[in-house]
Amino acid sequence: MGTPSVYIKDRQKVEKILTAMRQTGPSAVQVISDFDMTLTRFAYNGKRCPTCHNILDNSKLISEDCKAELADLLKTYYPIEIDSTRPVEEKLPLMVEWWTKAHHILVQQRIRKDLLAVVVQESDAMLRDGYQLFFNHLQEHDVPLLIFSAGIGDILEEVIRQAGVFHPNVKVFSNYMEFNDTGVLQGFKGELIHVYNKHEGALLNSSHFQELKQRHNVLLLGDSLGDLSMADGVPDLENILKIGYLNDKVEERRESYLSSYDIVLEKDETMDVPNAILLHITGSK
Ligand SMILES: Nc1ccn([C@@H]2O[C@H](COP(=O)(O)O)[C@@H](O)[C@H]2O)c(=O)n1
Ligand SMILES: [Mg+2]
Repeated sequence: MGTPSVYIKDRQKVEKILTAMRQTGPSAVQVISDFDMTLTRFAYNGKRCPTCHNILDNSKLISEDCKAELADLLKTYYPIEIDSTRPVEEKLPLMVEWWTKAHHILVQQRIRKDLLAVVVQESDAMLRDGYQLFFNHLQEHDVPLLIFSAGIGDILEEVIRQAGVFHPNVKVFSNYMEFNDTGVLQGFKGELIHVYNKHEGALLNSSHFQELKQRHNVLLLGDSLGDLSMADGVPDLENILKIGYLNDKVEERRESYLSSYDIVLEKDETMDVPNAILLHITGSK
């Protein structure tokens, strides 16, 4: 891994947003974040960390044949997901195809709900360094944290529960598993969420944003260009600061990230920058 870098295209704009957010304070803020590779680490000791899907894919609950099939899917579709030269419209059907095929394989494996906690415990999943301060500070200041994830909600919740940070101010929107009466996976609930349709999820859940309608300031955290639409349903948005983790293929994607995110964190495995911003907004430093 290279040295972590912080890029800001328009420093004045960032300073203006931060000043406004500090003036109104924590009661006017909500944090909207992606999960995989944003709140979790991309790599540790040079080895890729798993996404929610990968936690299951690599687990003892999946047969060797299916593991190979899931790995093939990842090899085919992940490069498409992160290819910044391909238009999103072209990627949409392919993302639906990836998620649908992967979920179909997972359902075939008759995964038991009661084994999910063990699988997470045995995985290499890691939240980013500084996650305790991030989650605990938001909870202490009653700032809602909305997590929009195209991962698997049941796994995501287990990761943050086991890390001791699934506080009451955290609300998760994700793909949740549907189990039958005997606790065996039989499908996924609701509309499929993939990386490029999070705005649909955001709008479908606009009733939730309504509950937060006095919170006009948003701190958005993501690692994909698809994450930029997560705040689309927020009513009367006044200030939004978008922080993007650029983890992979950094040279090719730097320019597109700099044009869309206010702050770009390149090869940074920590929550240091979001934490510093939170402390600033809450007047804690
Ligand atoms: N079968 C799949 C499908 C997707 N992924 C990865 O999951 C991530 C999505 O979750 P977010 O919390 O980031 O929305 C995304 O990075 C995909 O590459 C996967 O690993 N397996
Ligand atoms: Mg992500």
